[in-house]
Amino acid sequence: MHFTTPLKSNSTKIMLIGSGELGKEVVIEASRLGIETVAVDSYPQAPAHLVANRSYVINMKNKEELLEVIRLEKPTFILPEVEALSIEALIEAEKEGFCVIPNADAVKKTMNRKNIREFAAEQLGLKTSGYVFVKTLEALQEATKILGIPCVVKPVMSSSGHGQSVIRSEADIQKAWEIAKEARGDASELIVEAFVPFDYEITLLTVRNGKETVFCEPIGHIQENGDYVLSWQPVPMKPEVLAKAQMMAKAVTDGLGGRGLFGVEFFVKDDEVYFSELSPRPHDTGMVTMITQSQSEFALHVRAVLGLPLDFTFYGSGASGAFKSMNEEHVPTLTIPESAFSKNSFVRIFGKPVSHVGRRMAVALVLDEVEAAKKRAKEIVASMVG
Ligand SMILES: Nc1ncnc2c1ncn2[C@@H]1O[C@H](COP(=O)(O)OP(=O)(O)OP(=O)(O)O)[C@@H](O)[C@H]1O
Ligand SMILES: NCC(=O)N[C@@H]1O[C@H](COP(=O)([O-])[O-])[C@@H](O)[C@H]1O
Ligand SMILES: [Mg+2]
Repeated sequence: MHFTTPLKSNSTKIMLIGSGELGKEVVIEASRLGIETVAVDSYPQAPAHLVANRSYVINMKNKEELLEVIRLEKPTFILPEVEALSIEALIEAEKEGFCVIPNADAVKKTMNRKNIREFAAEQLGLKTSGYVFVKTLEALQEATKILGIPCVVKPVMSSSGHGQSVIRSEADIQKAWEIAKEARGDASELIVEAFVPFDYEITLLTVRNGKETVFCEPIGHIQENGDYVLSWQPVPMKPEVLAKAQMMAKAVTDGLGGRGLFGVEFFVKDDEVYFSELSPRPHDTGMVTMITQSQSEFALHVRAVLGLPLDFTFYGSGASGAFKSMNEEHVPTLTIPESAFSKNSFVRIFGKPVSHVGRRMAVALVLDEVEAAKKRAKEIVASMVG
């Protein structure tokens, strides 16, 4: 395999569509292999902009704007990093011969909950929660009767819990409708899911390099308001339950095709495994791999894109805690006790240019026995101010 140097006529070039904290780590890992990096987002000084060779600020949902930067830069690989982008631009780029990771159709399927749910449940026959799609308040009311209460309402296009809520009594139906409508993304249609009273939920990082499929140790996580706050690895699972999850992850990623790392989300109740959703790219809960694995999920994503071997060492159990801002600041400052930087812990600061209440600004990482690591990650996050 030949490796090139950035900024040369023959450079291998990766373009990130979306440049948040996850893209920043992908850019760093790509740079380590001599790849030229271009970071695109809708606002300036996004985390990946800070480390890429070049950066662009465009409306990523605008087909022409997105196609223009693609045609201008002619990247070897296009890596979508967010869901809020023009899928038409990616489809067109693929037609023009560009390589979209994992492929434009997989991005299209996964960016819309309706597409991926129908694909997984109806085409592949994977077990999922019950679900109904609705477009009106009346249909939502009807859906609660079909699925029962509690149930979960989400815009078909949204992430990180935006627009998502749980209907716990009939009185919540109207509120859930309004929360979903106010969310970003395409809230014209909602998915209503039967509430799965799971024992635990996992992200199974699944990596395809065109030759083999490799799984990372399962990642456990806790979500608050649909957004992750704590993740840890590994989750002790019965071998047959883990095997079932791996089989389902293989089926859905084989179905989507292409190369790259996928974050496949499951709920586990007793010995039953429910497919929930997946990201065709590194997953926020997978940030824990920055401390637990010799090759993080970001490094594995880049290796998979290039078709390189996917071998790595699992150093041992660990945890990650998301730090969310407490303020609205144009000059964000984080106060972190020095004790957070120890022989088995550290904090990665994303460098977002503006803080908002609840915006994820940093992640605390701890390598230790799972329970100790979770406790310490929570302590570090609780000790941070900003
Ligand atoms: N049907 C369900 N039953 C029980 N809990 C659910 C259900 N759907 C979602 N949840 C809870 O809400 C969380 C977020 O849901 P989901 O993963 O669908 O949303 P998301 O906005 O795409 O999140 P992200 O982008 O962070 O992955 C889940 O991880 C789970 O904790
Ligand atoms: N669950 C998806 C996820 O974690 N995505 C990550 O968050 C960024 C957006 O952050 P912002 O909303 O703070 O700009 C995205 O760019 C991506 O890195
Ligand atoms: Mg999710």
